Amino acid sequence: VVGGEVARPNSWRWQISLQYLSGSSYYHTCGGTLIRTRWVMTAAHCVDTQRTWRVVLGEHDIYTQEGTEQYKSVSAVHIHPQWNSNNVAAGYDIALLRLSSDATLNSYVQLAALPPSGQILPNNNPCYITGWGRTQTGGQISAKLKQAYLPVVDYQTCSSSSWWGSTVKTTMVCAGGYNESGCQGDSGGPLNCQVNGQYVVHGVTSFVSSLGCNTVRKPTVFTRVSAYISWISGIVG
Ligand SMILES: CC(C)c1ccc(NC(=O)[C@H](Cc2ccccc2)NC(=O)[C@H](CCCC[NH3+])NC(=O)C(F)(F)F)cc1
Repeated sequence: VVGGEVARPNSWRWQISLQYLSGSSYYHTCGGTLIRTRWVMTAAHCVDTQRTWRVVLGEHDIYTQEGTEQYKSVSAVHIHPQWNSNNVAAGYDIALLRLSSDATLNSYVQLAALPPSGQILPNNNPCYITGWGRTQTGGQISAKLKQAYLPVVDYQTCSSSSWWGSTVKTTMVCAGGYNESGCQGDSGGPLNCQVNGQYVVHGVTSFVSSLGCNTVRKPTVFTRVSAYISWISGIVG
């Protein structure tokens, strides 16, 4: 996350850290969202390589043991059947991870609320991106979970020629501030939007401009969760 601030610990209780095994250590690679006690939603581009994954729940500082963490291995990876790793602009950047055992819900770990199928948020709807991704283009990932205020940029604006143009599809959500954005390592994490006073996860962090994370008129692009509710329900029940 470029800009924004360190989140109050465990204030985004459905946020997870997706980590992969390399040698004898696990490394943060993406974010994700706990949607059922046994299921995590993330981006397809995070899991389209064969690796040994683990999901960390109740995480704040990825480099220290704070006693609130739950570590889960992944027993199945369901990538959207129409995902094409050579074409992030086509969309379908969404995947579901089945955990090897149920998460324990408590004051550090909770389920996210998902939107109704088809719901489109208005321009400037308040949202926050959260993640441990790079804090500047080409910079380091963040030790502590960060948040940044990213209001919705509606499709009409986001798909206009000086913005993302035809790269952005109606199955995506754009959200951006002026100096705030997602960045590498935030992929797969939630876009947390306020709807009727409640936070609802409306996006899965998908891509930013290859010119740099917080490039002007290239807001962060998210998979629109409300476009995939029937696919999600078909898998998680
Ligand atoms: C034109 C369209 C097909 C398109 C293709 C690629 C991108 N972006 C990118 O590829 C930039 C590259 C980058 C490098 C360095 C600094 C900033 C950005 N990376 C990204 O946007 C990566 C994942 C891309 C998935 C495809 N492999 N996503 C993210 O960084 C995140 F966290 F914002 F979600 C954006 C659009």
